[in-house]
Amino acid sequence: MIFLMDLQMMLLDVIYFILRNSLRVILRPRTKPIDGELVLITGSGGGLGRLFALEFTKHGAEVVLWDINSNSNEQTAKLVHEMGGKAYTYAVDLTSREDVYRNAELMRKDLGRDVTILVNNAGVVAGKRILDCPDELIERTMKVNCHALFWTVKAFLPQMKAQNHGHIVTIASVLGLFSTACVEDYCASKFAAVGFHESLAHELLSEEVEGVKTILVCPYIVDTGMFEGCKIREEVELLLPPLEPQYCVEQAMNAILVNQPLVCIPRLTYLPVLFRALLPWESNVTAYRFMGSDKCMYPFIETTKKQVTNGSVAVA
Ligand SMILES: NC(=O)C1=CN([C@@H]2O[C@H](COP(=O)(O)OP(=O)(O)OC[C@H]3O[C@@H](n4cnc5c(N)ncnc54)[C@H](OP(=O)(O)O)[C@@H]3O)[C@@H](O)[C@H]2O)C=CC1
Ligand SMILES: CC1=C(/C=C/C(C)=C/C=C/C(C)=C/C=O)C(C)(C)CCC1
Repeated sequence: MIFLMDLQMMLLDVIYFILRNSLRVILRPRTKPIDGELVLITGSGGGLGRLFALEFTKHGAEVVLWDINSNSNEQTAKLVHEMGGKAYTYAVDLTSREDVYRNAELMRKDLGRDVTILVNNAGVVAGKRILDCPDELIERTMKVNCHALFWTVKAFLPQMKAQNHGHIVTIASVLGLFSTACVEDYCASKFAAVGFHESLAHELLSEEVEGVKTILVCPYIVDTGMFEGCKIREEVELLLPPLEPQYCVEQAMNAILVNQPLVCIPRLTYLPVLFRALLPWESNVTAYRFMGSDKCMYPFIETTKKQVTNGSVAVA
């Protein structure tokens, strides 16, 4: 009897959430205020990281900027200061667990307060076919895009849980939900990031830590230069052009501020996720060939090859 009542309640809840989420597409829910929050952004010297820093500043938050590239990171901080915001920069190599923990402690000492929003944004890609790719580049991709998520969450989640207040943002990719050729390192790391995020979200929900939110952000190609050259069939590209970085970050910010748990940008990219789950592998392969998405990374790999300087391996 109790089982049947539970089943009935569960089905009603499932229907309620389908209706609520469909309505949310049309009627945007109210955004939460984040003024005074302390937001840590990794990869803050890069294309999306910098724009996230500026958007969070616009909303009145203070930003902690973590990047391996001090020059571009300082440039981000300068832009934040010009807006009248507060930014604190740290040179952090996310491939090193020790560097992550050391800088988390240093930041805590410097600022005397805890991070309340963690944006795991830093990402890299080897940009080489698997048989041409040095092992070190593959390891780097796994360390930055996947392992670093563990270290940053372990560094900042305890305080969020203690306060029952916080938000963990994982910038993954549509290539964490479906894949294509010649980006094995990247897809493996982003599928892992999606798995990490989902398990963490389930853990917080099962422990009823209601105040700590999570969100998975999965963008399609963004014009930041990271995937320079990546191209699908022209006719399909008209429907699905590369995203403007500013548009991508605005969409992600909206989703964060309404506590949405997942956002694929643009919405059209939910379709390949569905097809991958429902259609036979061969049907997907046929559709890939038609859309030119089977070889979309070929020109990107050529572009990366041209970036080899002084005989050393280019780091995309
Ligand atoms: N661009 C795209 O098409 C898409 C990107 N994404 C994801 O969005 C995120 C941001 O990408 P985007 O802004 O385009 O990339 P960028 O390359 O512009 O920025 C990435 C930043 O991370 C820094 N970084 C690299 N390695 C490390 C490290 N070991 N420790 C600390 N920082 C490091 C980079 O420094 P340096 O400049 O020295 O390399 C750079 O400043 C990534 O996670 C990416 O995977 C998702 C979908 C599409
Ligand atoms: C594979 C594939 C497509 C192309 C996807 C591409 C080109 C994705 C590139 C994503 C990047 C660069 C993400 C970075 O994180 C389509 C056309 C949607 C159709 C379905 C299958």
